[in-house]
Amino acid sequence: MPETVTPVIGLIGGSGLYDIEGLEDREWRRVATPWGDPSDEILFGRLAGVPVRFLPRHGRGHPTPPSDLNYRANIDALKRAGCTDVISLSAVGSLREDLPPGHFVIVDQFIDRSFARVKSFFGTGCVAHVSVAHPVCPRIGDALEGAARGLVLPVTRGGTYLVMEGPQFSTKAESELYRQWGCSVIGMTNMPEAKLAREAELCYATVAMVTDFDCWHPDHDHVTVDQVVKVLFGNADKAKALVKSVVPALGAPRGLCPAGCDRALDHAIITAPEKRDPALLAKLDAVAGRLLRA
Ligand SMILES: CSC[C@H]1O[C@H](OP(=O)(O)O)[C@H](O)[C@@H]1O
Ligand SMILES: Nc1ncnc2[nH]cnc12
Repeated sequence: MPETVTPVIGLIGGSGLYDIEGLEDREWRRVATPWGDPSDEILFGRLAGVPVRFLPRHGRGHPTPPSDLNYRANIDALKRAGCTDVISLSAVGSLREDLPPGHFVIVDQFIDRSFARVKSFFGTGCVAHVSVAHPVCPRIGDALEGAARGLVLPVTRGGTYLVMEGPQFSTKAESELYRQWGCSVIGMTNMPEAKLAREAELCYATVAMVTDFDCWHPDHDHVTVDQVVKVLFGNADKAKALVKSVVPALGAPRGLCPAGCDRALDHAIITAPEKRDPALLAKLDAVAGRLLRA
């Protein structure tokens, strides 16, 4: 019998997005994880009857910078909260003339230049190697594109998001290098988030909301936080309309993910059962319980 999935939609709100108004049965709840504390409580609720879980990535009031985020706790908490699908809503700088502030990019690739973050749930005592060749779930990408086009939002499907460590913005030489690499947008947070979502067998996609031209554009000022936040607050209505439209589109009961995101661990764990560390296996209960319990 084919498996039926009842979707629960996770939303990770980036800079400037610390709440989702209009949810039915709203309740902020603390979700404990074996990896430590997530950035904040998770807002549980429903949109058009579809269960939604919202996590402000940097916490309400933005106390936590990109390098100090507990990415493992955030993803584990969303998994524990029942999420099947996760949408990242992120502020980004543009590396292309045709992606001006206000534009939304449904990215399909990442270049991970972050270097000071824990990037895996696995490790000594349970080694796993998942594929992130295609790090974004195309099924969620399709739904996001359909919703954005239906709302006539300025949107581009596809593009590469360069993940820098930060917290400082890029030098001009770096910005120009990333442009030469063919990247579309730049931000500081979507890795290792996307890799961890894949390890946790969550379908994951990103809406990259352009707030600035970074520092390469001769006719635009270099990016500042004020500018990012100002543009993002201006974009917030678009982001909220997109969420209202995409959640019902993703919410209907469905089969397994055609791209296999929800079975990413099927051929990934290499450590022999007798060599596995029970303490690590216990921490992996939410992320990999599907396989480890079997
Ligand atoms: C406030 S500008 C820099 C900040 O904004 C982006 O965060 P997020 O992806 O959570 O929206 C960027 O990655 C930086 O963390
Ligand atoms: N130019 C930029 N660089 C890195 N992260 C960003 N977030 C928003 N704009 C950014």
